[in-house]
Amino acid sequence: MRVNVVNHPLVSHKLTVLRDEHTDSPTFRRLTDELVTLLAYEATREVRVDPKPITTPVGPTTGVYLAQPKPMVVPILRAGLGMLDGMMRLLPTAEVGFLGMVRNEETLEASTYAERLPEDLSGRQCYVLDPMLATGGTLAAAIKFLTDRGADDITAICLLAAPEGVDNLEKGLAGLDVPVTVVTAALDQKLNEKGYIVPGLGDAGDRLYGVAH
Ligand SMILES: O=P(O)(O)OC[C@H]1O[C@H](OP(=O)(O)OP(=O)(O)O)[C@H](O)[C@@H]1O
Ligand SMILES: O=c1cc[nH]c(=O)[nH]1
Ligand SMILES: [Mg+2]
Repeated sequence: MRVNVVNHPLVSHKLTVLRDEHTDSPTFRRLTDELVTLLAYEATREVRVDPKPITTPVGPTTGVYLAQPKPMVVPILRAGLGMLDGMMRLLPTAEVGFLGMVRNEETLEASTYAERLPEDLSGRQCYVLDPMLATGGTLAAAIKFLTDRGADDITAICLLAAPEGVDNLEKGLAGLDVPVTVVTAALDQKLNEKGYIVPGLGDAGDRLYGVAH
């Protein structure tokens, strides 16, 4: 598994405003959107392309088009939905599949409550969107779901990751014969006793959409 912490002053600036407890929901949603587009630029460095002969007004040349099958973008509901528009701005011809997952706040176990994805993902590059990689349980389950259906290349885009979650994910994926890359805006200090990322940004879903319960 590769972890790419995107080091860019604009990313750091936007992330600082995002983390601030005084940032309201409309601003939080806008910054999430802007950050994802910046992270997506890094995350799609190895998106598959095929050669494409074209003719410009001046003459023929060969460029590239995105390869078939199209990449699959998979936001993890609820919080990952806040990352979808920013991703699709960069990859407008991708397809989108949805996974609804929630972490039990007592046990920190992730469970899946909804899915809308093709049965067969053979040969597909998948881009998983989830702002928080905390214990790593949610992302590990999402990756397993996608690779069980045949996805052969996974990139997860997260706003924040905890070192414990990265370690757990690496252990959880041991033996998986599919390349996995995590692209994140920051690798934070640790998890607290409630499984929240420190310093983090709090509950990403609640900050995007309001308190869920
Ligand atoms: O790495 P983990 O320890 O599994 O935690 C991370 C998950 O927790 C949050 O979702 P949450 O369960 O709060 O659902 P929500 O998006 O509906 O708020 C977050 O968006 C991740 O999906
Ligand atoms: O810090 C955290 C951990 C899990 N989920 C969140 O939304 N925030
Ligand atoms: Mg939440």
